[in-house]
Parts: sequence; C-alpha cells; structure tokens
Amino acid sequence: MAISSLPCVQPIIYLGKPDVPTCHTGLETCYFTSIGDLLKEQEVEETNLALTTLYSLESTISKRELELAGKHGKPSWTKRLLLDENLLCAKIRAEADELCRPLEEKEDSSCTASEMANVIYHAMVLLRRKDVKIENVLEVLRRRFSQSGIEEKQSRASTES
Ligand SMILES: N=c1c2ncn([C@@H]3O[C@H](COP(=O)(O)OP(=O)(O)OP(=O)(O)O)[C@@H](O)[C@H]3O)c2ncn1[C@@H]1O[C@H](COP(=O)(O)O)[C@@H](O)[C@H]1O
Repeated sequence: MAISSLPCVQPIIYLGKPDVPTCHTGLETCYFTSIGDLLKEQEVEETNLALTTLYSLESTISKRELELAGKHGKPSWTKRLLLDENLLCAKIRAEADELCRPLEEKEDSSCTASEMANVIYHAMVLLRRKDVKIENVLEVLRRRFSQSGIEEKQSRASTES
C-alpha cells in the first residue's frame, strides 16, 4: 500500500530520541516530523524544481534574443528559431508529431520525456516571439483547475450559438 493511502494514523520519524520522557505533550518527545510533513516537503521541492527549470529556460531564451542584437555571437539554435518563424512553427509541429507517434504506433515510451522536452522548448521559443511569459501559461492552467474540460466546452458552445 502506498504511504499516502494509509489511514489517518500518522507515522512518526524521530529526529533524535531522548533517554527519558521530556515533553510537555506527554509524548516521549515532540522532536519529530511526520511522514505526511516529509511528503509535503518533497512535493514542494518537486514543484520548485519544475518551476525553476521552466523559468531558467525562459531566461536563457530571452538572453539569446538579446544576443541577436550583437554582431558576433556563438551559434545558437534558439537564435535560429527566433529569426525564422517558419522554421520555428515547422519544428513545433514536427516535435508534436514525434511526441504522438510512439503512442499511435504502439512503440515503447523510452523517448516520450525527451520528445515532450523538445515540444516544451520549441513552444517556449514561440512564447518569447509572441512576448508571452510562461507564468501567463501557468496562470491559465491554474484557472482551469476548477472546471472540467467538458463543462468548459459546453459553456463555450452555448455562448457561441
Ligand atoms: N532545450 C533545448 C533544446 N531542445 C532541443 N534543442 C535543439 O533542437 C534542435 C532540433 O531538435 P531535434 O531533436 O528535432 O533535432 P534534429 O536533428 O532536427 O532531429 P530530426 O529532425 O533528425 O528528428 C536540435 O538542435 C536540438 O539540440 C534544444 N536547443 C536548446 N535548448 C535549450 O536552449 C539553450 C540554449 O541553446 P542554444 O540557443 O542552442 O545556445 C540550451 O542550453 C538548452 O537549455
């Protein structure tokens, strides 16, 4: 059974165990942390890592755009994409297709993470070209948390007719 699906008894991990009862709570010690708290901390760390990754990539892409103004810079794929919107759109479509292919052709998923990384990176270059921040995208996703896609589509259909 996964730890998160255990009933409400919270396991305790002792950070240090005293020789005698010491605590005002009546417990042996209150110097502990619950597994629940540890799992929450891990989730927060993973969220922070995901956001840092996206913001860091966004910052690199912006830096490459600034470098375009300079005459001699290092060769850069990002700069090529920023300068050529046909190439950029073609790459986004091609990468999305490559992401779908293993599913359609029942291949293994060993490349799926890397294909998704290609889609995200190329789409983020498009965001830069359109002057849209990744935070705007995340905000849209957060707003959608409270509504099912089916409900949203139905509400659009009724306002469109
Ligand atoms: N995340 C990426 C990233 N993902 C993919 N790519 C490049 O995108 C290009 C196209 O990827 P493909 O896998 O489709 O390569 P391909 O050879 O065209 O593949 P096929 O057409 O043969 O399938 C390749 O040159 C990849 O290296 C990326 N290029 C850059 N970044 C990030 O952008 C930063 C700056 O990169 P530069 O602008 O190149 O300095 C890097 O440090 C990375 O953080």
